[in-house]
Amino acid sequence: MTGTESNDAALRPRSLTEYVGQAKLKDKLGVYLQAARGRGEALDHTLLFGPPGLGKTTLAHIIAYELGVNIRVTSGPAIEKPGDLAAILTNSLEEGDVLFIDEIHRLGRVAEEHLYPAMEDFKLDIVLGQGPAARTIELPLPRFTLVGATTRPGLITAPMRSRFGIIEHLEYYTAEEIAQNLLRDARLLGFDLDEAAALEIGGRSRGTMRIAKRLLRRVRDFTEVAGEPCISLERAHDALDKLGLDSAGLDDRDKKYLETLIHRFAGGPVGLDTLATAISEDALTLEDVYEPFLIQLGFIKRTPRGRVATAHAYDHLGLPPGNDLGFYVN
Ligand SMILES: Nc1ncnc2c1ncn2[C@@H]1O[C@H](COP(=O)(O)OP(=O)(O)OP(=O)(O)O)[C@@H](O)[C@H]1O
Ligand SMILES: [Mg+2]
Repeated sequence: MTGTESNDAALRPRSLTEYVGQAKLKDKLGVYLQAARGRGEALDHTLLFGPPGLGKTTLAHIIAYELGVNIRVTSGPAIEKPGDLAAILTNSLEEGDVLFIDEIHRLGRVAEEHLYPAMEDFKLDIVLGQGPAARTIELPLPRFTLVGATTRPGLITAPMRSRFGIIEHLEYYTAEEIAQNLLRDARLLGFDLDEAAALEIGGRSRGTMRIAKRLLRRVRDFTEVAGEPCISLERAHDALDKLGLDSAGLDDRDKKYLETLIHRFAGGPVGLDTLATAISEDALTLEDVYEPFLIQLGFIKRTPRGRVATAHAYDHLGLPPGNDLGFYVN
């Protein structure tokens, strides 16, 4: 384990109270957890979705911690065959435990179908032998809680989705929420972080905890190398500029996205694939990583005819409003 990883593990919130932000989600989840504990039952299967780095994995661990049960961690791509699923479900999973399946949208089709009765009736159908002699035996399972996480809720099949009793969406964090968490990290790691500096980093982190934590580490590097005892607003400013992040937290790749959309395609509408090719990225990355935040900022819109840049985007880039620039329009 590297230093960064061990630091990260130490900083990861363990309980719901330590988990910053996501107020609505926390309120509801707090009730469901309390009710499940009160009844001495497993929590209903829970699906968490939202962009990368917002805290889905962290929340899955918190759920297990709050329930006082063990968590088994696996991921969609790791479960290809029904046998993989059987191995996980029948080994070491105890009554009430949490089974966390990350990237659950990447579960193999056959494995997924075997998961249905496991989720619903807590049993697993296992086929023994082959051909006409094959027979199915039913294996009872402990009542467990499946927690699934995905960045791509649209790829979860309807039958899968319908088997989750709790479906929750994680939101981007405000600069204040991020700052609160960064100040806590700084306190735990024993270095000085100015409140204004924490807010500055929070405002440029795309609303994403993981990015904020990474930026804090970089800003800390700049501060220490400059021989300063405290991370000041000025130093944070300076370091973030050096990292190529603008006032809204857009990095070079976001800016390339917007500039291509505006200059090359006259602000759209343009199809996702065309845009992806123009900026040499794959369409999935655009859709999952870049666009949610640009949409959140109100810089782009997804329309049936394609992506469109909004007046806010022109404004942010210091361009006159409108769709009529068309520098490179063919
Ligand atoms: N609400 C929160 N409060 C405090 N720390 C958080 C919160 N959410 C996330 N973090 C921290 O941010 C980092 C990223 O969180 P996590 O790995 O849970 O994100 P994720 O949603 O699972 O991302 P991915 O989709 O990439 O798997 C972790 O270091 C985690 O401890
Ligand atoms: Mg995760």
